[in-house]
Amino acid sequence: MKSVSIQTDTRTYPVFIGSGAIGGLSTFIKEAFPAMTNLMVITDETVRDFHLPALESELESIDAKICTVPSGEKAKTFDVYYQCLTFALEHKLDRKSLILAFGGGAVGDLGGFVAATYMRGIPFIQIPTTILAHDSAVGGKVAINHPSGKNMVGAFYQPSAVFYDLDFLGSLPPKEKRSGFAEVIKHSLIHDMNFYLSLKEQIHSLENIPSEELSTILTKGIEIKGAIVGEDEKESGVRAFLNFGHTLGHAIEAEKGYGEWTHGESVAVGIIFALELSRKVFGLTFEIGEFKNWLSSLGYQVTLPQELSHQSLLERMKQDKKSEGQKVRFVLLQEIGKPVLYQVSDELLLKELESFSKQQG
Ligand SMILES: O=C(O)C(=O)C[C@@H](O)[C@H](O)[C@H](O)COP(=O)(O)O
Repeated sequence: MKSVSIQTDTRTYPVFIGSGAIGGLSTFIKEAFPAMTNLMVITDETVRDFHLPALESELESIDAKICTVPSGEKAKTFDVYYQCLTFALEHKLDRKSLILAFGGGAVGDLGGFVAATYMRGIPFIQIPTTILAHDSAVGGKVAINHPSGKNMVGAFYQPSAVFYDLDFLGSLPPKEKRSGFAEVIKHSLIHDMNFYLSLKEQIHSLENIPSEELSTILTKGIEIKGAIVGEDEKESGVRAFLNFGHTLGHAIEAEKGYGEWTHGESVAVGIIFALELSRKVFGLTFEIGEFKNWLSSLGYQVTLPQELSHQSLLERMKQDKKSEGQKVRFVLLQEIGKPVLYQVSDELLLKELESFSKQQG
C-alpha cells in the first residue's frame, strides 16, 4: 500500500493507493469522524453492479445510504445534482454526516460538488474506480456540467481522504483505460521527458498492465498533481498546467456530445494539438509524429473529428475557464516539462485547426 499526502491551504489529506486500499476505509472513518451521524454513498449504476458489494462489506457496521446516479458525464447534470441533494435531505444528513463518492471521475466530480454545497459543505471521501480518477479525485476540483460547457458549475473543495483501490481497475473497458491513461501522459509531458520516455518504452498496450507497474505509474501521476495543487490550490497560476490538452479537449468532448468520446480520448487529441501549437509558437523540438504513432498503437484517435465545426470549437474554447475577456489561453510547452499559459489569437487557432484537421491518423 502506498500513500501520498496532499497538502493544500485548506486541508492536508492522504491518498491511499494499492490493491485492497478500501480495507482501511472503515477504520479511517471511525478515527477521522468519531461523531459521524450519517453516511451517504453516491455511486453509479455500473459501479453499483460490479463493486458495491466490496464496499458494503467494508462498511458492514455502518448504515450507509446508497444514492445511485447514471454512469459517466450523464451524472453531472443539474437534475441529478438536485436528486442527490433531495436524497440527502430525505435521509436526514446533517453537518456531521459524510459522503463517499464511489466511482469514476464523473461520480467524484458530482459527489464532491454535492458535499461542497449541501448545508454549505459537509466532508466527503473520494473512492475512485477508474484510471481517470487518479487525476480527478485528487485536488478538489468538483463540478457539474452546463450545456455551455464542461465543469461550468463547481467549486474547489478538498476531500478528507482518497482511497484508490487498484483492484477496481481490472474490469474497466478499453475506452475507459484510454480515457484515464491520457491524464497519465499529460502528467508526464508537463513534468519531464524522462517520465514520458519511460512510459513510451514501458507501455505498448493498456490491457493487462502489471498491477505493480500501474501502481507506480499512477502514484507518480498523483505526486506530480499533488505538488502542483499544493502550490496553487485554486488555479491562480501554475495549476492551469494540469489543464494541458484540455482547452481543445473539453471543446471536442462537448461538441461530440458528452459520452460520445470519453474525456481522456478528447484530451489526447487536445494534447496533440497543443504540441503542434507549441512547435509553431515556441519551436518545441519533440517527435510529435512518433508520439501520435504511440497513441494510435494504444487505440487513441489522433486526428480532429472531421465533422466538428472549427468555429463552434473556437466559441467553446472562448468559454474555457482559463480564457480571459474572450481571449483563449492555452497551456503550451516551451519544452517537455516546461509548460506555460499562453494567449492564442482566434486567427491562429482557426488556421491551426484547419491544418490540424487536414492531417490524417
Ligand atoms: O485538477 C486540475 O486542475 C486539472 O485541470 C486537471 C483536469 O484533468 C481536471 O480534472 C478537469 O478536467 C477539470 O478541468 P477544468 O477545465 O474544469 O478546470
